[in-house]
Amino acid sequence: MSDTMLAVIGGSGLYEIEGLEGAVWQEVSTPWGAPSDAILTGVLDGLPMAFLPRHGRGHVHSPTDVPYRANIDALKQLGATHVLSVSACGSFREEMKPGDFVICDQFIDRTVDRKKSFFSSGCVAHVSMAHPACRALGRAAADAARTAGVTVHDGGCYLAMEGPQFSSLAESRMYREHWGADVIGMTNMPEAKLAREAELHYATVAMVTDYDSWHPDHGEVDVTEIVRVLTGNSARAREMIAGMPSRLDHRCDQACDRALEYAIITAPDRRDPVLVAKLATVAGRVLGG
Ligand SMILES: CSC[C@H]1O[C@H](OP(=O)(O)O)[C@H](O)[C@@H]1O
Ligand SMILES: Nc1ncnc2[nH]cnc12
Repeated sequence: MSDTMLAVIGGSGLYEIEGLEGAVWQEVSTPWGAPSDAILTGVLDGLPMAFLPRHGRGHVHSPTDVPYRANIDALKQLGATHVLSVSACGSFREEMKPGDFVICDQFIDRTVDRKKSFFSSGCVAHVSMAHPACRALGRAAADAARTAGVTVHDGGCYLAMEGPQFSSLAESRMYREHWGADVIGMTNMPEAKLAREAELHYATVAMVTDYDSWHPDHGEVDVTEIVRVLTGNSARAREMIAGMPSRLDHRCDQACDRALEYAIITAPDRRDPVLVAKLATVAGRVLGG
């Protein structure tokens, strides 16, 4: 796959990766503002790679304020075709234990204070989010993580909450018992929606750090404990990433890279040229230019 570039968005506890040949931190500007940080680019086992720390090095951006649109635009500008999100999460399932990885295939978006689309009045688009994650990319990550010695759960529903506070006991029980969510975090929405609009293959590796607030045998969520689990996991997360280049030749059968094919509904002669210009990177394939 000669035109493949894998971008990794590193979440809490994963602010850089090692081992890229020709590694360089690149500043990228976008029509949506600045991304979370400079982006590390280089080559790993022959595969062009990009790495972006979602919260910035030093964890400066709160989940609400992460510049999600700029991040996705910047990664696509650099040539990314695939985006692997590596994220900390709480677990709603006894068997999804701290230290385990969950390859999420569904999302529930409970966020309320974020820009969720590149499109708006002047160029309206509606993409499908029925199957929000790229199965082929998820399978590759699952295989790489298992080889790194991680217990991996194939499939799971990620509930994205606004935060930054953790959930109340009542919310935690509702998500777990009535909504069917398996894990909870604060960042993968609207990231997955924006990756879909930008026609990128997107998959989430959710690293379980805690049992949120529902579990009778575990205390409240505690950032110190989350960081302790993440620190214990970071070598295996890095090993999983190192195992991705040899596994990325799985063919996607979901047409993630053609998500906009029939999505734009605004008539060509009614489109706002200013917005169309801003969309050049994410939607240039269908908008022209
Ligand atoms: C440090 S605990 C809460 C924080 O961690 C997760 O971030 P990410 O998804 O970027 O790993 C969670 O969503 C919260 O933002
Ligand atoms: N329990 C939790 N809720 C939301 N985000 C999290 N990130 C890690 N653990 C979390």
